[in-house]
Amino acid sequence: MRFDAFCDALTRVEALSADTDIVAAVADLFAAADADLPVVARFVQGRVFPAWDATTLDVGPRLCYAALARAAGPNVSGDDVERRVAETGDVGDVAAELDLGSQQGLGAFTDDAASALTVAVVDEELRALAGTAGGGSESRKEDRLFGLFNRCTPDEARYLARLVLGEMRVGVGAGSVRDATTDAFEVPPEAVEHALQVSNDYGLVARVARDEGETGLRGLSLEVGRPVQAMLAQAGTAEEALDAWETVAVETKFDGARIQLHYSGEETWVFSRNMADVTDALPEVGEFAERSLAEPAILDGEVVAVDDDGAPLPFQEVLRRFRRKHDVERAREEVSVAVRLFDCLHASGEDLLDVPFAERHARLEAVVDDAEDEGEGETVPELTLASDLETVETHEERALRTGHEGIMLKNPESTYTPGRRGKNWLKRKPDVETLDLVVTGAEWGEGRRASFLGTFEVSARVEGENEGFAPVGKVATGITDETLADLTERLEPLVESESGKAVDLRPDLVLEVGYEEIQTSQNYDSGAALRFPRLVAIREKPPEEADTLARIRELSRGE
Ligand SMILES: Nc1ncnc2c1ncn2[C@@H]1O[C@H](COP(=O)(O)OP(=O)(O)OP(=O)(O)O)[C@@H](O)[C@H]1O
Repeated sequence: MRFDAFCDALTRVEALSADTDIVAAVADLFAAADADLPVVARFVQGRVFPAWDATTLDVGPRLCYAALARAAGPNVSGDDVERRVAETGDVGDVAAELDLGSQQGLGAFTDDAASALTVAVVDEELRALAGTAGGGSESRKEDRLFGLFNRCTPDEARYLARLVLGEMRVGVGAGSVRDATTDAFEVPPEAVEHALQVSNDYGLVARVARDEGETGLRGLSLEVGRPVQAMLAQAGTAEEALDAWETVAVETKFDGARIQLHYSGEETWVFSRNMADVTDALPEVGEFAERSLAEPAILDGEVVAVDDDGAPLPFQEVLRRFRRKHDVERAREEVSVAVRLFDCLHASGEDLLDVPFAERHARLEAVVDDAEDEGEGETVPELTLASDLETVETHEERALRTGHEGIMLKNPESTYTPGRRGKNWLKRKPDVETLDLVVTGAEWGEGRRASFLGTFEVSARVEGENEGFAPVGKVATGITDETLADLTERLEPLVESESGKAVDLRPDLVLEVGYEEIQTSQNYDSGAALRFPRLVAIREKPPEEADTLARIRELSRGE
């Protein structure tokens, strides 16, 4: 498919507002996509890689602006582009206004420079760009991007710029792609849903729906080595759980970081909650798998930091291990981690997502032989089946006394629903509620802290018509230099524009924020402000899972 035809379709979709019209337009696009269907199904959502693949392009706004400026000629600089984006708020509009394409030099000439771009070529180039690593990779990335922009029509530049910066925002979410797949290829929605849950790949599912129909979709299964979205929990109480299910499975809630452990019998992979491959950062988990797993499996769990007696240490300690790329052995000496497993999604070739939780737990116990790991505490936590409040409370007291965060209450009959924050898993923590908010701005520090970003503007997610992020407070105090350095490293690539000391940031990093109370505020458009917001932790979750403004309003009303 030609890239300009794809961009024309995006322009049409962008002009629509009713969900049904959007789905119909995306279905038409899918029907016309031919061999490029998998790529089109991803691009339309602003993705280059399948949802299970945590690879990123790693193109920050500055690099993109510099590439655009080069393609626009000597009279335009990266700073000019940045200024225009700050004025208009949309890199796509700015890219479309520039007079691109007549530039020569490195990257400008390819054999087919004069011919039209295709979706396949854009995909190939972006993948090659993502694979660029090592010394000088920034400038090689810029060259590639310049090469692409230099061949773009204005509309192509608009959508390419948005795609590389993760700001596609044409109104096509995962739900529209799912429905468009169902409609375009006349397959049952349940079959599409199943296929998406096990594969996490909208491109693959669209192609299988078209080429192999319902049978093909039902035939898709989990694959060891390909991560699944984690099932999520809601806050809840023991009373609620007992009312809903009669018998409640109670487990300790561990204060660590979520992992998904894949073991093929020979090889181990460990994925984070965001499906990033963290195998190398956590060698203990691989060693555990080789030592203690009886069969190939996909298991869900948590890594926790433990002291020498196996007692839990605070969550922050795990984070120090989690993202580590270098000096893993040294980090391991400083903080050791232990594995806790609470679910079994797949064992010996059999998918268990549709099997009730109590049975999955029994399978988990059969898969894990943790006799050798006693020193580190129990790997598979004890599951209490409770049908009265007292039994739940006894488990809860014991969990809190032994230094854990709280308890999880699970419906023993429930299936595993990847990516869903359903009512079948409830979490109960005694602490005051914290909020997961997205960092949307910051200020450069002063004096000793001049090289650090600080004073973080944190925003809640806004759903519906005004979709986006609304600031609700500024987190400024009580952050250690080490954390500031970490935050600065993560936030710098997200800088979209600067004015004086203040920077605007692409909404990407999520912080867990504590506060004293929620006030109504004239200062913020959101109408809500957190009193004494403080940083509790950096969260490893995507901004789409941050707390919403609606939730904050509920909390302020005491709900
Ligand atoms: N026994 C357990 N069963 C399920 N999840 C557990 C368990 N122990 C700890 N957890 C952790 O609790 C989380 C469940 O809460 P939720 O789905 O809301 O995720 P979260 O947003 O990361 O929340 P939180 O801040 O409460 O950890 C899981 O993601 C997992 O990391």
